[in-house]
Amino acid sequence: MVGSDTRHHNLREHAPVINFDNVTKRYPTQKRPALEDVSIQVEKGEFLFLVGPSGSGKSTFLRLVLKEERPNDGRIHVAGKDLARLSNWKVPHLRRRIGCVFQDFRLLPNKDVFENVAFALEVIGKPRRFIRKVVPEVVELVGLEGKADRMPDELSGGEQQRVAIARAFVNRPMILLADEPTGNIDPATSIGIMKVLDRINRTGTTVVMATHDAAIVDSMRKRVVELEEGKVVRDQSRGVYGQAY
Ligand SMILES: Nc1ncnc2c1ncn2[C@@H]1O[C@H](COP(=O)(O)OP(=O)(O)OP(=O)(O)O)[C@@H](O)[C@H]1O
Repeated sequence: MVGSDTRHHNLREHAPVINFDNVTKRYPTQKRPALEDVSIQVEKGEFLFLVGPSGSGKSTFLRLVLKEERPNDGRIHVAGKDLARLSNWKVPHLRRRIGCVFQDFRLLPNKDVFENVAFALEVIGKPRRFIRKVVPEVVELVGLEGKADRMPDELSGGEQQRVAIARAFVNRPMILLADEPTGNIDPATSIGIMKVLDRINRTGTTVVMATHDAAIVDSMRKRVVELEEGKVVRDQSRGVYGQAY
């Protein structure tokens, strides 16, 4: 049945990469839910900023995408998979398709740039020949050509974050999650980091970035979802950090 196969294929093609359907998350010790009745669809190739005050639920959203937390209510689909029905042994496979970047870089201090990036491929069993080919390509993509043999403590904060981005991207994930990636970086250097994230987004990788950095959000003019006390209060394409009233 060629016809029905095609329809099925098209349905999958158009499914959002991340789909939160009326999601509520309560932590046992907290009175107020960290997320309440949140519905967000993120399409393949989108760049989305998650903004909102401290404690509004941004990191909780990212942890739910990774299945590090489970919702109390609602449904979450990531890469077409219903996370409630994804067995525990399949979770590592899901996480391989999602690169993560954090405020504090989290590099291995005793490995140089090449080794930090290569490590992400070694742990998933990629052959050495493949690693020797792709790591230099990604090191160049993030703008660190010529620095592959530097140790993390020989790099600036901005350069360390580039290494972390290279490591998150070297496996060509479908989604890149970034939690305050410019939080420890000065404004001028942050612009360079955003150019790298934009370059990665242009390869087709969906980027979701939680941030407090108003200048960055305002300069990029991407989709902005604002959370307040766990609720979506704004979802704006080509948005800015603060609502212009
Ligand atoms: N592991 C946890 N156990 C209990 N409560 C938690 C836990 N993690 C987060 N919370 C609470 O859930 C709410 C949302 O927190 P979350 O970290 O998602 O917010 P955020 O918007 O990422 O904040 P920030 O910008 O400070 O990182 C807060 O009230 C927080 O105290």
